Amino acid sequence: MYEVCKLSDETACIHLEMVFKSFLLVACLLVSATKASPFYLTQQYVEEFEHGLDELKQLSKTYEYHQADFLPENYSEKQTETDTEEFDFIVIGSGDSGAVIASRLSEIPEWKVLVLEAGVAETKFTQVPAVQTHLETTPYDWWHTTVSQNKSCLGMEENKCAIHAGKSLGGNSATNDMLYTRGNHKDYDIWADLGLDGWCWNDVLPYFKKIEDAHMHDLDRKYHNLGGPLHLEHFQHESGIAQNIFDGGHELGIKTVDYNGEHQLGLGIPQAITKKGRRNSVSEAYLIPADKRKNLVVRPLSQVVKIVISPHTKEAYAVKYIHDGHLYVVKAAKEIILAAGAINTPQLLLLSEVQELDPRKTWNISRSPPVADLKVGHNLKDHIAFVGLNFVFNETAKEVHEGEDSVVDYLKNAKGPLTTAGAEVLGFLKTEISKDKSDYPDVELLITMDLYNKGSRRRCTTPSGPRWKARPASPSPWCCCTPSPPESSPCTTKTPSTTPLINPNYLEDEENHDVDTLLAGIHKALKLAHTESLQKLGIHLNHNQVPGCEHEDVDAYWKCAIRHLSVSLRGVSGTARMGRETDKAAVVDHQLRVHGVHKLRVADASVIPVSISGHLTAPTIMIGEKAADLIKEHWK
Ligand SMILES: Cc1cc2nc3c(=O)[nH]c(=O)nc-3n(C[C@H](O)[C@H](O)[C@H](O)COP(=O)(O)OP(=O)(O)OC[C@H]3O[C@@H](n4cnc5c(N)ncnc54)[C@H](O)[C@@H]3O)c2cc1C
Repeated sequence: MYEVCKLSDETACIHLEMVFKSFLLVACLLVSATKASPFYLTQQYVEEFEHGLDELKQLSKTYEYHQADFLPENYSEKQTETDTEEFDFIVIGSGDSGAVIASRLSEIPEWKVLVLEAGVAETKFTQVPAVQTHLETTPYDWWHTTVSQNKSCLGMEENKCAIHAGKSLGGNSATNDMLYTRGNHKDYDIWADLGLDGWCWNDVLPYFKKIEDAHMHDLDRKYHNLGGPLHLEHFQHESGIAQNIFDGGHELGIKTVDYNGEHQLGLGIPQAITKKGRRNSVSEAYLIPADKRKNLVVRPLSQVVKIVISPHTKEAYAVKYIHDGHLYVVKAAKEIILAAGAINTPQLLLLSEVQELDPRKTWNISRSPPVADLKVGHNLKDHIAFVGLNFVFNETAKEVHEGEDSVVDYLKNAKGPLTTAGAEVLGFLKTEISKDKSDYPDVELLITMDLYNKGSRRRCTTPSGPRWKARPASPSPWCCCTPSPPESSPCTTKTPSTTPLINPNYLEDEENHDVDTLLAGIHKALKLAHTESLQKLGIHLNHNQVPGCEHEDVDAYWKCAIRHLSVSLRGVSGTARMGRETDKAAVVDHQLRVHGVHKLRVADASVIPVSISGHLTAPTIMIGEKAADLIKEHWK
């Protein structure tokens, strides 16, 4: 599958799916010669493992999400069990940023650190990279959707797109596609241009390097590092078409690059956040190594419902959370760090509009005046992807692992199709319509083989079926980014047990620049497919048309298809954006402190002020690392 992603404020994303027959065999090869193989894995273990994977896949097909299962409506009536517990720091959320901050702060033995996480721990099955899309319809996801969109998501039920968000120790890093991308140098220089000291490329590069334990050949060590917590490698399985794609790129003058190095523009082999073929979430990389520290307490299945802020001193001093149906209150002596992700963080800020610590009032927020008047939830940015472009190619492509059992290969050799979520090549490209004079991409092309992505395959190859549901039969939202009008807002309802209302207004810019950029990306992908190097594989467009878009004019067809089949690429950011105090849209300052509130920081994808030209895990981990240093510096 190719994915052309719209990047930054004027970019888009496209998926081109490539199906070839040999891949269809793989599913049938899962169990085979374990008896014959001369290694110590017992056949029983292999069978159990395979069974576990099947159960997870089954769960993803049958699971129905009910808010009430997690938060009984009347929990506010329950007695507060404790208000005496106190930590120095309370970190809300254990995702890409929260886990990093908690781990780093707990390096100071005198500081007591508590992490409250609504989700559960990973398992050896969820850590199998190939099950990634299955996780999106299990309890490992928050099951957010947009409200009905006017000009996008038209192929989805009720015109709603799914907005996936991981709910687990490790947050999204426990459920995401494991792609490691930093974005463009210029992205961060734009942040600095907004007056955000300490966030230009030269400031953040050391943090990106600090994160990395990069085990890939030929990397320029000026940009990469060995020995950091996060293990990076290439996916341990590829179909054999990457070289054809690079050769095709060369025919078009597109370079092969390390897109996390000096030059981002070009095509490159995906850098993956995996370790020996297994997902390497921030829980694995940061929390588990810190597990033995007595000063670090991690509480899964603990959903925060409110940050308590004194209306008099404007100081955040406690957190209310639900665990096992009971309401708890815990105090923070030094700071509370909110890292619940770009949807849940603004929701919690809105729910915390602040009153005295009084369990009887809980979250009846409408009674008290807000502690600060901030634009929480505004400025939502996302990456939006077109997923309706797929290619078929013929049997000349390399056969994959015939005669090998994938489970055995995974367990014994850390290789094989289970070690990848499917991405073969990533490209950051500049289309003909870009007005930027620098080497700044406006689309991303993500080329994936749709081995295990059944949902996506269904979506892309049989568009004549019924409308796709945003959930649970979700067309899994791979993809990209679009600017949202400033009014767009993930407004939240006033109880934590109801899902936030998310209105990203995808593809609603007046000049249709987003649609045009996606279209330009489609043309780039089509050109690549027509190169000699790819034609050798017999690649041709799958001509299934999106119903309702049939049109003689080719571009008119694509534009209609874009509005039907563009989905969130899970790149939500900006909902509690960083900015100076004079910046009316800003929620936090350059040190991530909430404007007008003391002892409360936000440190996650919400603070990203201007969209990044890439996926957001690495930038968010960087934010976590930097936040930890800022906090340490403040309290040293
Ligand atoms: C399906 C998917 C695939 C993606 N693929 C990629 C990829 O391949 N590469 C990439 O770079 N980016 C990818 N992204 C984006 C990237 O993972 C996120 O942007 C990034 O993880 C955001 O980090 P965060 O710290 O802001 O939030 P998260 O990592 O989402 O962490 C927030 C945590 O807070 C917890 N939480 C939320 N509310 C509460 C509450 N009230 N109480 C307690 N805990 C709470 C959540 O359960 C979660 O664990 C993907 C995203 C998704 C959803």
